[in-house]
Amino acid sequence: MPAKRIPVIDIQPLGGRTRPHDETITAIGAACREYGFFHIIGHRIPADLIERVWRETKRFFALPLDAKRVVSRSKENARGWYNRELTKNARDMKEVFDFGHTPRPELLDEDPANWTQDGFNRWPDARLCPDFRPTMQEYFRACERVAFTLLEAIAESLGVPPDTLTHDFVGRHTSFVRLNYYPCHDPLCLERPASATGHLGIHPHTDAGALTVLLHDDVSALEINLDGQWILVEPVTGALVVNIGDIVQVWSNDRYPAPVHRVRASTNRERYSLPFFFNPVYEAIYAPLAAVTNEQSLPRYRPITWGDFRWKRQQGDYADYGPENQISDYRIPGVDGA
Ligand SMILES: O=C(O)CCC(=O)C(=O)O
Ligand SMILES: [Fe+2]
Repeated sequence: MPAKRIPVIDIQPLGGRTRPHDETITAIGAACREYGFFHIIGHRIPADLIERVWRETKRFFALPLDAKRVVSRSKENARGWYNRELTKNARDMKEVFDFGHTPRPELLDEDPANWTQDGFNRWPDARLCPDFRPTMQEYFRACERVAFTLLEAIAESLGVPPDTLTHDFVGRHTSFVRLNYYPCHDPLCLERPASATGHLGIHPHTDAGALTVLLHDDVSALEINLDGQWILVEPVTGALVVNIGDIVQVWSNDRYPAPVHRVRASTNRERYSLPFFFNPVYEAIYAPLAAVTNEQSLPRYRPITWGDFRWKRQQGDYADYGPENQISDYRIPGVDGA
């Protein structure tokens, strides 16, 4: 049997109101139901911007350790550089750098108006990498545009008006971009014993937010779990990878399950990837949409406040404080799927 491949969807027709638009929505709905993952082409992010993003990403991780350490993430500030990330309490073999939405870009990053529950952005010394910050901010805005378009399409595929879901993202959304660097030789790997699954770039997980727009290089390492089998996501030139997260699973009342995925550790080539996590405002409360529930399909989740969920998850990613909180903790007992 040939290996399953996730679909490639051209999203260029989105935004128009013609038939190809409807076909694109149908294709996105089917991909969310069957895989939770799809490649997108026609995303309109210029190839030149993507090239600059790669250049700056590699330049950043190649900086001396001390230059990265000054922008280290802390318990209070989740933004910045980190090399001890935990997924399900197991240390992932990678380095990361996170930066997020800035509510007031005209003010300083550390201005109280830009201080969020996750912290505030911190950037490496501009003398060492002058183009890093402007390039990353430009890329953030490009991903934001794609993510809004996709979420509108997902809403339509669920039979609700396009702005039903994006409503909680306008203004102070809490999305962030993560730069992932998976080295081949991890100097810390002897510090902690391998978990039961062995060393991995990222341990199996679902993404907590609404959806993720992922730029990855040509090293195949991302795997998704489909019906108990790990399927490798083969990179498609010029495409971005999209996956839905826990919030879409809840809105859709399990019609679109958030896919479990993991990243294999790099063995002979280092790997880089940049997920953009599209997350709502902290105050957003999400629950199964009325349009997808009825007497035969009762809501399977109680309402969840994004800020609470994110806070608990972020603490668990930073250090091992016991079992990580999961979307399944919010299932209503006794309703199908619980
Ligand atoms: O590196 C990748 O391909 C995926 C990264 C990922 O799943 C994550 O950061 O949540
Ligand atoms: Fe992920």
